[in-house]
Amino acid sequence: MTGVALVRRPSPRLAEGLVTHIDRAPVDFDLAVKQHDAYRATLAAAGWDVRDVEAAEEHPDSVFIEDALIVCEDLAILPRSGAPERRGERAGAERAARELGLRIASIDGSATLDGGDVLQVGATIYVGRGGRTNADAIRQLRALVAPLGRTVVPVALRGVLHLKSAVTALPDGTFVALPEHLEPGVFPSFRPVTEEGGCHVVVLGEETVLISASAPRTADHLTDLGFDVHTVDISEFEKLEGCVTCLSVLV
Ligand SMILES: NC(=O)NCCC[C@H](N)C(=O)O
Repeated sequence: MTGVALVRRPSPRLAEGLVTHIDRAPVDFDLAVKQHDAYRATLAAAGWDVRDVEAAEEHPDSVFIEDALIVCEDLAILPRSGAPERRGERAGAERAARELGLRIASIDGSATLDGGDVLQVGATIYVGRGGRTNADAIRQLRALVAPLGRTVVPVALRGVLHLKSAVTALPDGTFVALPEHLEPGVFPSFRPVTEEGGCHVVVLGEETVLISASAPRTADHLTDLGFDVHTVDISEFEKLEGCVTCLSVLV
């Protein structure tokens, strides 16, 4: 199930990245670069063809490439970020999508959407309705993916940046979540986790996941359930409300 993994090098202005729900903490840029290298290496070791989206040095949050590009089959959807400071990240993401030969669509007008609010599981696309994503964008997304046979399921969020800050799916299609941030009753069922970093997994293969080193109990639990679990330390990105999912787009 491997393919291309798009990543984007951290901007030297990384420490100026946005923080919304947590207090600002100093970011060690050199450590962030090393952590990003280790993250890339983990994707490559799992068989992914890691490719760089052109860097956007003037955009502190550009390393969080997931927010600037959504890929559904052969369709690339370019979101219009809910953070005006991040809208300039889209141009480079569009060029990367074109280089991959993807069809291009975009979220436009007054609609706002961050890729971190989009969780694709089989034929369902869950979309977080929170601070970054509005109803207009959910309508536009629904129209764009309907021809691909996808159903959009909106989820109201509470007290969290993005949908994928609170829930992601394991390779078996079950969910790991911090339920207190999610509208109740939307997900068919989920495995509640106690560590914040435990609800963010990147699915690297049919039984392989990548998870933050900040969630050791969840990593042990998933290993005990028979998953092949890789951990990476992304502490410098977590200080900016980033998580393992937002550092790549798996195509
Ligand atoms: N998908 C994600 O979880 N993205 C994290 C974005 C963090 C960035 N500091 C932001 O506030 O936009």
